[in-house]
Amino acid sequence: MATSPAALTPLMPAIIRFSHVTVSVPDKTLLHDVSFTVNTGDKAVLCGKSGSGKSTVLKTLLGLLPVQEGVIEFQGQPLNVATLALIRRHTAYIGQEPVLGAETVHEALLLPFRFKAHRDALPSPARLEEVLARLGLSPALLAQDCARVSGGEKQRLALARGLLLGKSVYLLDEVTSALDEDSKQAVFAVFADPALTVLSVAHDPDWLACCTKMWQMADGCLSEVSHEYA
Ligand SMILES: Nc1ncnc2c1ncn2[C@@H]1O[C@H](COP(=O)(O)OP(=O)(O)OP(=O)(O)O)[C@@H](O)[C@H]1O
Repeated sequence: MATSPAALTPLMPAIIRFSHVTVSVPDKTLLHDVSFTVNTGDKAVLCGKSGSGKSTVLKTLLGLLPVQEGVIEFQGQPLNVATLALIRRHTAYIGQEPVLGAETVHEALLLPFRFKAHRDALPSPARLEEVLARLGLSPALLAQDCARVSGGEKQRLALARGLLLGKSVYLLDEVTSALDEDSKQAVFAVFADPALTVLSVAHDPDWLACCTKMWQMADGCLSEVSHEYA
């Protein structure tokens, strides 16, 4: 008996769901009736012109902007104070200029492990070097002053911190735009892991080609772009 393709597709749980979300600030609507779903393991990307609302989607999910209408869910839970704690626990947000928050790179990578929640998971020196190597970063960087680290390196160090913390959901804002080809390939290889879910903002055609779901933003509105990149 023939089996339909839908029957062969495992049901992937939704991690992030926006349903008819509208976000406004005084005198301006930033997002208008935005709906989309990101499932476990998706590599999703928002593209569109500068100022179209892509970063606003990520900021809204992080609770940084007020939702006027619609519902946002994370792992099936509507966005509220408790869900924001859940989002922070599972999610790494890597902006265009991440703040490393320490003097040296070594201190910056270990910073979260000074807090009670992660104290038991302190990574070994070998683990630190392994994660850096996966992202195409030299172990010599560990001794470097954070003030002297480039923008692209800062983003990969923020990614390294997410991986060390075992984060499974990554909100990425233009993480490959400042990278050379080898560094980009290293980042793509990390996110090929089906256990990692990605919602990203990007203009880089190489990144778009690696994503499995793509939405176009224009003036705060979102529409799906179908493609056959996978
Ligand atoms: N808190 C805010 N108050 C007022 N306007 C805002 C606020 N946040 C964002 N905007 C405006 O909303 C629009 C969308 O901004 P957003 O940063 O989401 O754009 P983007 O698509 O990510 O652009 P880029 O590709 O340049 O980063 C811009 O016009 C921006 O100035």
